[in-house]
Amino acid sequence: MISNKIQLGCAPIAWTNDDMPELGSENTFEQCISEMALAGYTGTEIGNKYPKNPKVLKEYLELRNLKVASAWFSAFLTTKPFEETKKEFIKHRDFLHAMGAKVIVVAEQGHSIQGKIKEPVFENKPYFTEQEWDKLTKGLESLGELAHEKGMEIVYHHHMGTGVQTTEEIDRLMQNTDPDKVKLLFDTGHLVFSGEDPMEIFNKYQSRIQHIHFKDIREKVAKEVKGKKDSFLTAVKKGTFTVPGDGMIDFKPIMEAILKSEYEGWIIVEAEQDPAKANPYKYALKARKYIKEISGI
Ligand SMILES: O=C1C[C@@H](O)[C@H](O)[C@@H](O)C1=O
Ligand SMILES: [Co+2]
Repeated sequence: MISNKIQLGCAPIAWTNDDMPELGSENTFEQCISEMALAGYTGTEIGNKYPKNPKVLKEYLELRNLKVASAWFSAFLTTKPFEETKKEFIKHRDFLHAMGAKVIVVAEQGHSIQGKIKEPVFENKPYFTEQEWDKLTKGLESLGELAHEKGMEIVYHHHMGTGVQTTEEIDRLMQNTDPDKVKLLFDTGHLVFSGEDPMEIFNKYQSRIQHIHFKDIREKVAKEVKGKKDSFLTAVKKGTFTVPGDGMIDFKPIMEAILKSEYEGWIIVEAEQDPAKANPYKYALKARKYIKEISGI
């Protein structure tokens, strides 16, 4: 444990991209987890090259003193029957439980354009209808209850190109779900890229935030992406996201607010960019040093 409340992890998406596996296809699973550990992290999320068998994965991770913090789950509560999401969720929950994780990252992918290379991310993001909001909030509460069966929590991931991206949408989700059943994931990169104020979201929802993703934004690239009406995937390829300390976000006040708050859990450095242009180990190390510099942890 890095502080007595906070643990620092790193996401494998900087080594091999989940949405575009051709980015970083040359990087191996063992290289990825070895470099994370070498850079000073104690946890990871799950990438597409990780072994699916919990026993096998545990052995690889324990050798490097790494734990599983969580892993992404795509829900389709607005567009598919609940039973379909439920079935997949239970498999995912049980895998994460076997790996010792306490939280499950959930993002609604109904109507999402995050994986569509030709859809302008700002212009074509979906907006849920009243009925879809109702399905989403009720469905998430049910997933929260299923997580509780294993002593776990769901943390909702607001995300560019989805129906829960803006402050208004995050507010609506938080106001219409039971705080005991639906918690929030705080992702600095998605908030700033979307034009939101991360401090406002952190201050408003600190009692519900139970998982954190730290990524930074290259301001010039983000402006270009917006101006050219690029897709989310093109934005990633162009290098909109980078690690904390390498972009426009001042993480010092954010870190201070986190440390002052009751937050207990993981901060995951999660900066998807092209590994051929941004060496993952070098950037993981850069983020680790920056976090130490601004917070002492
Ligand atoms: O948590 C995340 C998981 C990724 O697959 C996603 O596209 C990324 O932007 C993110 O924040
Ligand atoms: Co994230």
